[in-house]
Amino acid sequence: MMKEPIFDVAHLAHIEIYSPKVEESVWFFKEILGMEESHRQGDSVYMRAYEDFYHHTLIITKNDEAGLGHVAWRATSPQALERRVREIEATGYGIGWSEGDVGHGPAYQFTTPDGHKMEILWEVDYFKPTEEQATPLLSRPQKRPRRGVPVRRLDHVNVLAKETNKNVEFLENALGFKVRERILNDDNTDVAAWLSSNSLVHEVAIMGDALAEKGRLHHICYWYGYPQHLMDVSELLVEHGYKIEAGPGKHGVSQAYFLYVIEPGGNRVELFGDTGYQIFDPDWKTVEWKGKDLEHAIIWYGSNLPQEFFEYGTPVKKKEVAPIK
Ligand SMILES: O=C/C=C/C=C(\O)C(=O)O
Ligand SMILES: [Fe+2]
Repeated sequence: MMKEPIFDVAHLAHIEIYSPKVEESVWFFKEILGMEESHRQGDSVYMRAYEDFYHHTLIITKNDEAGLGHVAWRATSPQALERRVREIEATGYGIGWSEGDVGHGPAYQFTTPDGHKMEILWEVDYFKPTEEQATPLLSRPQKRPRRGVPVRRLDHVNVLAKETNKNVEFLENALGFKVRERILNDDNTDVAAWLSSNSLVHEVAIMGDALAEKGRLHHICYWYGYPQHLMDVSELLVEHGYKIEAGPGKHGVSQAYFLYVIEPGGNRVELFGDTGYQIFDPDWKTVEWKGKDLEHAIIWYGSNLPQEFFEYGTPVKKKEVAPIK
């Protein structure tokens, strides 16, 4: 008998990243990626892309090292929120309720088994355009900005984990995420898994941390939907001295047409240059990449990812080099 799918998590609401260079990070997201600044409070700057409907989708908070602040999920209803809180509490990874923050109401905070801080909420504030920002395209929250190559919306978060499977199972059991694609070791443990609770192929990916660290961030991703924009933004990035780590290219896993760049604070940002594929089947069979299929898993076309891609995450940790015997 099929286990009833859980549709209590609607989507990824926002991500907080830590930056030791907040103003340079804000400049990058604002002037190169065309994002808007929604609010400043304490050590944090709140931002959104022009087709993000909520008050913000990105929080950049001052910290002495780069890394993941927290990930916020929006429930599909107040009732769904209550159900998920009960499930999360039962796992022992619950922290408790916060009154919320600017832009959203009460949020239940928890961590993954690896220690990634997360929260789940229902009440959100919607972005309201100024008269100048208002657009006659009624399905769009505001005019497309004239700055840089504007990203359209937040897409996903990719986190590193010391024990991949434990974190994957937590997201499946406590939050109802479904594993859409996974890369497997020969012993069938997860190298990495891509999960979603909606029609996107993934809103969260969990990748094994090559440095065996806990709770690190691999990347955040914003979505363009147009391949050409990866070429356009590459021009800006190179001309302004930013380091493109990899791409443009296409992953086999998730079919993402990708570009990876390191933002000034040190966090990796992925830019998703096409529409990707959608999943509507409530009984989707997880795509499993292993053995000879691995040839196409990471790179469908484009140059290979550098070794750094598999080791660099934030906070930055040095790879333990085995002492020369
Ligand atoms: O092994 C690397 C694959 C990374 C995939 C993504 O970043 C993605 O699917 O968004
Ligand atoms: Fe990604």
